[in-house]
Amino acid sequence: MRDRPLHPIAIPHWQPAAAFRPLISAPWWQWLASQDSLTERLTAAGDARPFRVRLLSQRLGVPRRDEAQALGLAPRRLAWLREVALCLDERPWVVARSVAPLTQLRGQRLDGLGERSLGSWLFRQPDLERGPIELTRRPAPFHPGRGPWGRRSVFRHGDFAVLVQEYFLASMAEALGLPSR
Ligand SMILES: C=C(O[C@@H]1C=C(C(=O)O)C=C[C@H]1O)C(=O)O
Repeated sequence: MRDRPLHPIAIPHWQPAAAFRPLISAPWWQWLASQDSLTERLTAAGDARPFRVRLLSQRLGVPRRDEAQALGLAPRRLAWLREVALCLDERPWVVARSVAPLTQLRGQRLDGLGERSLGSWLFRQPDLERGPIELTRRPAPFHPGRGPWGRRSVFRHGDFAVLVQEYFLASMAEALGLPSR
């Protein structure tokens, strides 16, 4: 038997969304492929449930290797790291980790976001561009919640770039009656 390369389980394995398409049910595809604000979609889907961003962590740190690669950042460079749970009725439906290179952070007051949604700020930027969406079946490496899919894409506005990684949890599928994948 040939040796297979070893992938530590905690490192997400990202693929272009199209590569996973045959495995994705139509309702999940709507969630994964959408280009607009997830904050707004969740708020709408949650119906009367109150939406809240729960801040898990916000700090300077070294991005993971796959994150640095996605941003075209040299290894071991410090970046702004933010981890949140997007909650409906205090239950996490999505957990997200965002990574922004420091060199492009000048002038951006992201530290002040607190429990306001990053999306509510991002989608107000008129020149916002979103890179291709990639997917993983691996769970969030920073949170115990489990779910069917994770997705990521890079947002750019002027010199500012941020990699947003969003992991959809089983609790969301359950609450909305979505299929398992
Ligand atoms: C990028 C968006 O913002 C959401 C809010 C986040 C935050 O506040 O840290 C992180 C990821 C997103 O799911 C969005 O609404 O699409």
